Amino acid sequence: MRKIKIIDDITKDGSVEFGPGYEFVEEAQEADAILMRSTDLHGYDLPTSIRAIARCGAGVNNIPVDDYARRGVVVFNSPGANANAVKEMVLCMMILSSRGVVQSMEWVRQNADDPDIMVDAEKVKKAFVGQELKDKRVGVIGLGNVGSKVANACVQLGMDVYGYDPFISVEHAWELSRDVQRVGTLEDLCRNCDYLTLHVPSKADTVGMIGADQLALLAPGAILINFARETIVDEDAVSDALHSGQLSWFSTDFATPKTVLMPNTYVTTHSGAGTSEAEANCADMAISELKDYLENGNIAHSVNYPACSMGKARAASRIACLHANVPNMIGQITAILAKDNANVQRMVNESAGENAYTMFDTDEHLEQSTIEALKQIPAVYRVRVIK
Ligand SMILES: NC(=O)c1ccc[n+]([C@@H]2O[C@H](COP(=O)([O-])OP(=O)(O)OC[C@H]3O[C@@H](n4cnc5c(N)ncnc54)[C@H](O)[C@@H]3O)[C@@H](O)[C@H]2O)c1
Ligand SMILES: O=C(O)[C@H](O)COP(=O)(O)O
Repeated sequence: MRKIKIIDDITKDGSVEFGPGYEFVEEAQEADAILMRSTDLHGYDLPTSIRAIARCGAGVNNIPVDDYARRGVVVFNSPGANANAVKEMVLCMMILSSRGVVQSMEWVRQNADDPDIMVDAEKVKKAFVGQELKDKRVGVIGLGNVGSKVANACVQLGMDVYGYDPFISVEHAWELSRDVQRVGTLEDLCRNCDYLTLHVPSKADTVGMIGADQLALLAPGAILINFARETIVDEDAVSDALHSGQLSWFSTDFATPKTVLMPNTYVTTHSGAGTSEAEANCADMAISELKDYLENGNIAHSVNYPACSMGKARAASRIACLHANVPNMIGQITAILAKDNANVQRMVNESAGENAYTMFDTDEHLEQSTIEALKQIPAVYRVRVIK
């Protein structure tokens, strides 16, 4: 029986199904893998029993992925599984930030006991007049799963759409409407935008990427939408821009001690992915990634190890080595297998950045001494006997 520790509420009704051969455990020390969402694992005492972590969602800045890679722990996420939910929420916040919808509804509630409310509503409505999205210039930073959908939707709304993503994938470039105009620098993207929406992961080159200099380039009274991460914006600069009127509105999904005090700001409860569909999509993807890794050693959608698949484990034995991406690893591994006279049916080796993965099927089970010898190779982080 494989054991799973669940951290966070994966779905609203709590339903999470792994199927036969799996059980949920309370203590992480007893678990083979973790299924989680947004809990911060920096500083978490990760038990050595854990071989894999699947994050239901996109952002992995809450997980020390490089450190875990060096401990032989594969971290997965579920790219794209919640992107439609975020796109819809961003469009909603663009409209709410442009029109006095919330203020108008608040006025109605506050005046519920007014016997002439129909007449008075007509008199007051000019206070809630806003602007349309059509023909406005919007800048989209990050054209991945969420950003590409947001950009395409903005095109459909008749906006003048500009996109900035120096690392755009071929897949997302193909998905992008031809009407999205690609821009080569962050500064050119920001220049004269009426709306700026952020869809990049939180990492060294994106933390604080929207500060005073970028905000000053926007059209006066611009609207800023941040459903990426709180770290992407310099909160003091955003607050200053709201006070000066350079920004007319700020919508953010992150309730920080500073955003909750900002004027003309809508703050939501990190709810961009908060739909039953997105929760189910993320859980399904994360669970199938974990099962394929635990049962077959295959890796799909990992953020710290390369993709690698040899299909179902059908040979007598399947072994996986997680190791550093350094020269002569295959030579060292095959030399140890040769000593055991092991016949390798199939072998794959993949690398991504600093980490690599070697998996092989053999006709017979390996001697325990062979497994121990593999573990002793310098730069091997973990050896798994999958079968
Ligand atoms: N509010 C929410 O509930 C919610 C939900 C999903 C995602 N998110 C956040 O949004 C981020 C994006 O999600 P996604 O699913 O689109 O991820 P993604 O990985 O599909 O897309 C991210 C894009 O950002 C681009 N990028 C990376 N560095 C960049 C840089 N310096 N400048 C410009 N572009 C850069 C990448 O090339 C990629 O195309 C996530 O990392 C997460 O932090 C938030
Ligand atoms: O990165 C993500 O996918 C989002 O921020 C969603 O986070 P959540 O799973 O905690 O809602």
